[in-house]
Amino acid sequence: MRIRDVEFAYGRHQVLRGIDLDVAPGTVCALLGPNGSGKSTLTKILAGVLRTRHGSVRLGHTDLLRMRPRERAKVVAYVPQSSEVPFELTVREAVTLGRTPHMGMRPAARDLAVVESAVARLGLTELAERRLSDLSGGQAQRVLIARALAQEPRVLLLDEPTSALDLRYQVETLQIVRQVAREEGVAALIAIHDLNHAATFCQQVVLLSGGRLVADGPATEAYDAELLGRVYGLPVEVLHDAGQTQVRPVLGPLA
Ligand SMILES: Nc1ncnc2c1ncn2[C@@H]1O[C@H](COP(=O)(O)OP(=O)(O)OP(=O)(O)O)[C@@H](O)[C@H]1O
Repeated sequence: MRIRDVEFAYGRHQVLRGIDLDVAPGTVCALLGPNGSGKSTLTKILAGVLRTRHGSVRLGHTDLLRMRPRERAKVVAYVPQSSEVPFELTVREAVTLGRTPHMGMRPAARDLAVVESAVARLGLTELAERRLSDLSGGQAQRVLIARALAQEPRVLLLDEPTSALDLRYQVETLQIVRQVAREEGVAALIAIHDLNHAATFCQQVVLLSGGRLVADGPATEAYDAELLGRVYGLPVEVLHDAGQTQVRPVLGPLA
């Protein structure tokens, strides 16, 4: 996915300026930045939820920004920060909705197999007949991710996919995204707040600040204590240990 010179404003409030970003197939890219820095806005533009006339987003020869919604849905899956799914659906039915862009009137055998595989991958087999209204917030979040995988996209956009998940499922979900990206050649972009999870699970990290991309690369290179401190307004140190990069706030004595 090749993003060039994307700009966006809500009315007169300019939120994104001159965004250039490449995410290669097989790569998981973390989209980082403080609250209000434009992460959700960028993912919504890529998902076709928001429209901009400024810039291009190419996938091979096609411009995602100018694709028809049904065609885009065959190649781009998007899990928003919060989503309204019909609550009377069961887990399996909700995941099956992800197949809609590929399906005829009824699911074919392959559609059913893809759905079962996505349900199993997200650890939802036992819950498959439960109604969404009966799930916890984290279980519902996993259903939305399973629905996105059932779409078999080439681009996977996840807006804070781990925010409602406990530690085990945070780790498992990010591992699944890595595996899907690698095995199926998907370009994945994840808006995420946890800098350490991003460093651990994402081969590429990009940092938004004031509507611009101010860092882009592997965390080992892109994490700079001075830059992160300035962007987040908090002194941090960046630690490199046994191939792992971690960020820690520098705190004075606690009250
Ligand atoms: N529908 C809207 N109308 C007007 N302004 C908006 C709208 N949605 C977002 N904004 C503004 O655009 C800016 C970027 O918001 P966005 O939600 O993209 O940030 P974010 O980086 O995803 O934030 P967070 O980490 O809090 O989710 C913020 O200043 C926000 O107030």
